[in-house]
Amino acid sequence: MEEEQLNCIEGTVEAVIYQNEENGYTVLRLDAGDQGGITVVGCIPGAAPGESITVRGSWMRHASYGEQFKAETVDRRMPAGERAIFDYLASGAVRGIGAATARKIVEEFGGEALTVLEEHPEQLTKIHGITRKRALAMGENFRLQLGMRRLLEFLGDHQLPLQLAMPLYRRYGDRTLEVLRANPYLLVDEELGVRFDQADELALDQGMEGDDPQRLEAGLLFELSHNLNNGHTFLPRRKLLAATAQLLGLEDLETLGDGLEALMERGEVIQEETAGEEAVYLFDLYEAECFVAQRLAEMSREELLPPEDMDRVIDRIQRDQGITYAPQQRSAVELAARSQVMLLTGGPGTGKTTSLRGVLALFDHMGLDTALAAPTGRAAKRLGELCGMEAYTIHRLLETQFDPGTGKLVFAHDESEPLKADAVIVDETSMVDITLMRALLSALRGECRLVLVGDPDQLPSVGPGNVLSDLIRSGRVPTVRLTEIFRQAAQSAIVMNAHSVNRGELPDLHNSAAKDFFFLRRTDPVRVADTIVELCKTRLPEKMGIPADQIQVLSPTRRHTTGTASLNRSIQEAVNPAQPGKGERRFGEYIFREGDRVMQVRNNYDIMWRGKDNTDTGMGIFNGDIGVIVKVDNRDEVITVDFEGRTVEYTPDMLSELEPAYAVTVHKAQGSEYRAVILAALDGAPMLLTRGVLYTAITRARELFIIVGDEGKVAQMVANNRQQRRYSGLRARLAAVE
Ligand SMILES: Nc1ncnc2c1ncn2[C@@H]1O[C@H](COP(=O)(O)OP(=O)(O)OP(=O)(O)O)[C@@H](O)[C@H]1O
Repeated sequence: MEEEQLNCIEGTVEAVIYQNEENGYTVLRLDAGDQGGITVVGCIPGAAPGESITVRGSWMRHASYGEQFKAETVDRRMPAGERAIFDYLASGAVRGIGAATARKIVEEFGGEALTVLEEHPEQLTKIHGITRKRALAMGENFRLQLGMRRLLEFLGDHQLPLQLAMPLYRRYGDRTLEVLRANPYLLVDEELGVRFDQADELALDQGMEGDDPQRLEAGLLFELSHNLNNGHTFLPRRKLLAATAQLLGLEDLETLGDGLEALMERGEVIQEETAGEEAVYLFDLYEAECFVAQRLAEMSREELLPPEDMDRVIDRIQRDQGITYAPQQRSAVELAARSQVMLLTGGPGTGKTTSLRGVLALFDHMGLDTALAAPTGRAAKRLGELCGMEAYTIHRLLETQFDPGTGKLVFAHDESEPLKADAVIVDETSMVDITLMRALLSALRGECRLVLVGDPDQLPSVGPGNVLSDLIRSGRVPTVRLTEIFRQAAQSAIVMNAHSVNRGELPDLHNSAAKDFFFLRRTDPVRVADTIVELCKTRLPEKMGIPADQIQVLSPTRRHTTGTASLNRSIQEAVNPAQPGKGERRFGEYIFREGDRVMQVRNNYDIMWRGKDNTDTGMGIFNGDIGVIVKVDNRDEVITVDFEGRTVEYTPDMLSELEPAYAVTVHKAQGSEYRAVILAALDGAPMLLTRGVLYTAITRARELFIIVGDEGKVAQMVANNRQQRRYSGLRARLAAVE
């Protein structure tokens, strides 16, 4: 029906009036023969003068531009005939060819000009003044333009985002279309951001059978890698098969089992009896888990000779630091002298950092060159400040880079180029996932020592594995667990309430003597949000002298009235409203404005940053890094963000990696500390309202912690100790190493 109502017009593109590079929206002038010149609008990416096109669509009237033809579908043919070919080449569609060169090419080769460019560019040297090098470059540029155009058409035909064209072209070059036709599932990856169901639809569109082995294998691999996001390092075979069958809409588990066999034969996945399960791993994770277990078991066996005068040395360190270690702390320092690897664990205020500084001083005395590291930028910064020397993120220590060719991380330091350090101390180890632990361990020289410090009750790593917890529970790695809360820390209601919550007891919400822990009862979501805004805007800055930029609002959830998305809008409005002269830019649902606090939400290893004086530069801004927008330049389309001294320029294509950060989820705040923290405790799905989330939120606050919400919700969080089960074989593997 609709098809019949559409008009069909044929013509040659005269001029391209407007073209949006991101979505392909184009306005062009078409020479439609008898019908004369008409204006066509629609998605016609890469259109260039001289092309012949057939458009189907309907007429409409634009308020300011008048009569226009809106194209629903477009058939495109390369220009034919000397005139059209000249127009096309002279339009600048092919880099390196302008009007003068276009004229010479058409004079020499006539209607064959485009075939020559595509297939025999060396023949262009017949034209006076064109060198072989230039001829080949023109041929190359023409093929690029041709390839890009075909690719854009292919994406448009299958309702896929046109922005994929450039990254795909970078990855697969001339072969992109061929590669995609052969395996549409290659589109599903984090960088490209295509969903599995979109790629699957493309595959089925192209005639792939529902039970095609390629489809089954793609489904299985997707389920396995998707589950890394849930923290699993493997999936039990029966769960994997059931989940994949559902994903692909299949009933026949046996055929799916054949797909799994094929992946195993090729070594892409490994199946092994682990921790009482038929565990199926992606190869890299299997390898990482085995490596970590083997290496840590070996390191744990090493008994090293402590310095002869250890007692005297520790006494001297105590004098230097002006304290006397508690027995548990002293044994931690002694253990570090004797073991190649050790774990130092404990809750807030139990003296982990103080002991860590003791270990560092002892290593110094022993002449060991020690590197300090933590999983996030903020945690590294704090560690460095507390220890009085530079601390690195683990990624930076290993000099991590992203290889776009393989889509994997590469570490400059590994087995072949180990770190020079004699010892590495890692803080906030609960955030280290299995892959990062593998990378770290493989960069340690054979005799390098390792001290892992952390609190296993914090939320586990975002990435796969349950590393710190598994190591502790395996009992294989020498461990000191600090349990005593120091007097100074015991005066803090933040510390005491954190411990209560961890034991499953309600925090004391109504202690009028508490100076750093408050509860504001609000049961209506709008009132919760209003109270939080008021605290940020006036009460804390004016009454407690805490400036807005040192307050962090947390919520268990992104959604709902008290979720981070909505809170960010209200807080931005209150503390950084629009003003004449203050630059801002809308991006999707966000407005980015000069002065806003923002967070980088993906690891990006290719972003270049500059230091304060512009002399220092480096690569990489990571998931969870927080910065402030210092400039929004709408003319050059650049937003400049200062990440605590490292300045980065974001172009529009990078903005999806940035989010407002007045309010962030508790998960995103892991590993960071703030002077004041406000927690919204009202909305959230049960799986988000957990004891771990509440405990982690409380322990993010240094001076002041305020809960705004409902006591019932707080009680619900304390009672909900449902630790989401993570499938991980590390503990079992450690136990099994001979
Ligand atoms: N042996 C000690 N004698 C007296 N005070 C101590 C001792 N050890 C630690 N403290 C004090 O106890 C408090 C907590 O110590 P520390 O910061 O080392 O703990 P932590 O476990 O790292 O805490 P958090 O995880 O909250 O940072 C600090 O004020 C510290 O000065």
